[in-house]
Amino acid sequence: MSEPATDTQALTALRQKIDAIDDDVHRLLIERGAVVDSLVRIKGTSKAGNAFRPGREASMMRRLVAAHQGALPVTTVEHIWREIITTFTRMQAPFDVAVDMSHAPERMRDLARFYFGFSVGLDAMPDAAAVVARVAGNTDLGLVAIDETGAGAPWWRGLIGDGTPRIMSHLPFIRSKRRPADLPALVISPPLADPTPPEVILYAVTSGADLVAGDGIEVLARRESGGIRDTLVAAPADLDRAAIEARAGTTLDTIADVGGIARGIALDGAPSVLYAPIGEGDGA
Ligand SMILES: O=C(O)C(=O)C[C@]1(C(=O)O)C=C[C@@H](O)C=C1
Repeated sequence: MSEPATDTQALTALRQKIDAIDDDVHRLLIERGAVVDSLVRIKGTSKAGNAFRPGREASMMRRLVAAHQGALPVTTVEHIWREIITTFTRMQAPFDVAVDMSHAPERMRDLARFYFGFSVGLDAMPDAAAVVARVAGNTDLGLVAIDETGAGAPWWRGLIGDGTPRIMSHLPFIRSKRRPADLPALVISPPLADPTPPEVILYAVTSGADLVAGDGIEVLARRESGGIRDTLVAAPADLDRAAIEARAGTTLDTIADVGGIARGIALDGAPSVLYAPIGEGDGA
């Protein structure tokens, strides 16, 4: 059906505005690429996989969410921005993502594409332990679902020790009731060249009794075998072992630092160890 002449004129004018905006977005992306080129020279990024700066990414995302307004869903901005960031990170040092497909594989694939976009290669792995082994012998990233009481061995034991892979971030980064790609997961990376001091530390602990979650520490996963309880715990970076034991309600037999993350953004629900409201948390 043809439009009245005045509507046609108005439509043409609006489409010209949209074209001008798209031209600006495209030009700015090209400009961003040139800036990242100069940054590579200063950072001296040479080894594959070592271009990530998760603390920097977290504070950039916080700034974007704080400034966001209007009808466009903030998770759309997050997704577009993730595609941009991953592309520019891979231009500095190429990597693929090894994905644990043992738990909710379709949701894992969605999550991987939401956060790492379509320029990255995804490698399906049979379980979390295979992801850790892959990241250990390579410079790729890994994505592991958080399956709190799942079957199998405590895969996070593979992160204990010097030079082993580490947990670098926690997904989804923005917690909101209405969002795509909401499966809780952890990103595993080779040790980073200059990691930002994290807000939250992840610990692999063993204990004779169950750890109590809450009271400022979070239990992400637990397994039990032969009376030994293996637990993956998240705690604020300023808590020492005694404080963690007091909050966990039991003594710990062993405790090892297996990663550090920035707190995500809580748009819905109460603040937690892993999520701070917008305006709090510095991403570092
Ligand atoms: O700031 C950096 O160090 C960059 O490498 C740039 C950049 C970006 O594209 O903005 C890319 C990857 C990092 O994880 C963080 C930010």
